[in-house]
Amino acid sequence: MKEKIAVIGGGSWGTALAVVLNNNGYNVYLRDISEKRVKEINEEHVNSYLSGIELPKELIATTSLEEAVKGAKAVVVVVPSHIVRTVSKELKGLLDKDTVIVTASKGIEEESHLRMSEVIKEELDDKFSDKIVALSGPSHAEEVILNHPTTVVVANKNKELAQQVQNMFMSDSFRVYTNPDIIGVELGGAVKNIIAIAAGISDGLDFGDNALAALITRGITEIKRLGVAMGAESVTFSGLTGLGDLIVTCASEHSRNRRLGFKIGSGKSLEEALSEMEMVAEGVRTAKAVYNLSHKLDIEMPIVDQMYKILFENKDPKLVVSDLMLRGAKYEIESIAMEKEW
Ligand SMILES: NC(=O)c1ccc[n+]([C@@H]2O[C@H](COP(=O)([O-])OP(=O)(O)OC[C@H]3O[C@@H](n4cnc5c(N)ncnc54)[C@H](O)[C@@H]3O)[C@@H](O)[C@H]2O)c1
Ligand SMILES: O=P(O)(O)OC[C@H](O)CO
Repeated sequence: MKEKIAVIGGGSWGTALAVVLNNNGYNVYLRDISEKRVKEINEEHVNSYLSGIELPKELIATTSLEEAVKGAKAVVVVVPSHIVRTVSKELKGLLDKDTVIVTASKGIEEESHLRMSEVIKEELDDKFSDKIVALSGPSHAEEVILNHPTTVVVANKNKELAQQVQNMFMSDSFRVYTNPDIIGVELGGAVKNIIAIAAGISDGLDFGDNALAALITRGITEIKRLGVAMGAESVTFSGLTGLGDLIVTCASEHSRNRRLGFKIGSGKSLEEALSEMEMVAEGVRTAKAVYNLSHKLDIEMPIVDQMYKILFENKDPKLVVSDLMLRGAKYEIESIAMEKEW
């Protein structure tokens, strides 16, 4: 008999992950709060967020959380990050004691500044504390659903647990690595969304490729600085969930965060840009969380600072450029200068 897995959140990413799991031989239940989405998946076998691509007929969508998770060997949480706490509260008491929880949402909670695995851990019973695995990496749903080659990472300090989740998702088009550094994996996937909005703004202003490369390389420097201060391994940010995810989100036509930035760079206000977005652009809320967190920890994040000002203080994106370019002169890589007493 097929083992059951529940995916919570039937948006573009939840649906793509559900299809990966279905193709790997699991009995997949996809829970979404939207009756319209559940109906189109069950009756038309499509998700309108994914350009009408045909979904496997075996995929079962439901609005009932209880029906989705009952008896499931694993529960994959893929709702927008600001909804993860609500879903986790609802999951409490519904899970079998051996259930593994996978978080595939990318964000930092606005008020608490917690990562998604920490939010889930706070809400579930203690017996699940060590059973939460993060899945992240450069992976647009629009390409995963077409079986285009994709690589991701699953992270938990328990190697066997990470490998269990690796085996669950691994396929010939979806390659899964493991990493014990869950802090780095989650932070890389969340903070890159802010830089992707900046990349979209830059493209909206028609600044070209030099500016994009600058945002990617200086962006990863900022992400790493914050990550290391929060206990992550520096080298994780050179991997799939750091540089890899930053590149894809800053450059891809599929990126929701880049798309939102492009609208703002083309002269729209945040409200106008958001009203034109169907799917979630996580970088907006994450910008607020990371701006406050970096100031609390005294971590220098100039791109994040300027993004906060554009998004929440109505600063003109054109004025941001000179403020970034004319900051005090710096070393490129401070650790080299220090090491060489330069
Ligand atoms: N889209 C991608 O390619 C992609 C890739 C990797 C990671 N992610 C991350 O995955 C998360 C989800 O993104 P998405 O693009 O799928 O979002 P989306 O906007 O496409 O869909 C979100 C879905 O969540 C549903 N939802 C809302 N509240 C719910 C609840 N309480 N229970 C169940 N479902 C609920 C909505 O009805 C909607 O269908 C985000 O954190 C995003 O950063 C997305
Ligand atoms: O489309 P975005 O900008 O939400 O990014 C989606 C994924 O995080 C890409 O890996």
